Amino acid sequence: MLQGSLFDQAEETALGSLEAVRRTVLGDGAWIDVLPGWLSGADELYEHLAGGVPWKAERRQMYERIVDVPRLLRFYGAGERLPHPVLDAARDALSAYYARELGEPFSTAGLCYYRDGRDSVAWHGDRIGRGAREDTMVAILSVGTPRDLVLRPVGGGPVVRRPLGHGDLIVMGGSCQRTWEHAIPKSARAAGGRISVQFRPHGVR
Ligand SMILES: O=C(O)CCC(=O)C(=O)O
Ligand SMILES: [Fe+2]
Repeated sequence: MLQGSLFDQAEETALGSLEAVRRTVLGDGAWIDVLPGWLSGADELYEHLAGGVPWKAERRQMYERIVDVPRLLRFYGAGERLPHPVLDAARDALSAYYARELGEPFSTAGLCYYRDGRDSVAWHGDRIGRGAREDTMVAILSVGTPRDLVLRPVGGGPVVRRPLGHGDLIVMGGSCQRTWEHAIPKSARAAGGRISVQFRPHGVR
């Protein structure tokens, strides 16, 4: 009974308007757009993804050793059904909002599951694909325990830090993937898990 009534009161999972995004120009042709609380009722999405996505643990060669990648992953290619309908809605809303500036839709979704503060992603740009040569955008919806996304210019410079909370959106745009690097540092404070959903255009990885 109690659980039922609590569940009935839970906020509906819904996206707000993208008109409220605020842009910060980083320099060297790179920028970030941030919209805290884009998704409301994010608990339901977090629980659904944490329990329902067939997460993969990967291992990578690091110099002479094979090490665990410190997060769980799942990639959804163009045309693949996303694991929650609100993610299709998010991708489509981003594609519509950025259509003129981006010139193509967001088509893939990469999901990362940071199980706790020990999980992380090291400094990198998303440069496996076209992001190495072309301006593009990577839009990230974050749910779960807040974690910082940090950015720094390639070759060094001041670090820009953006805390990403439950339901927050950040979009990295312009030359950000090739002239800047980003990371999710380990955190002694983060007790719970975080899931990020990265929307990218076709061919950007
Ligand atoms: O989890 C995030 O917000 C960032 C993940 C990321 O940078 C990546 O997968 O390329
Ligand atoms: Fe990245």
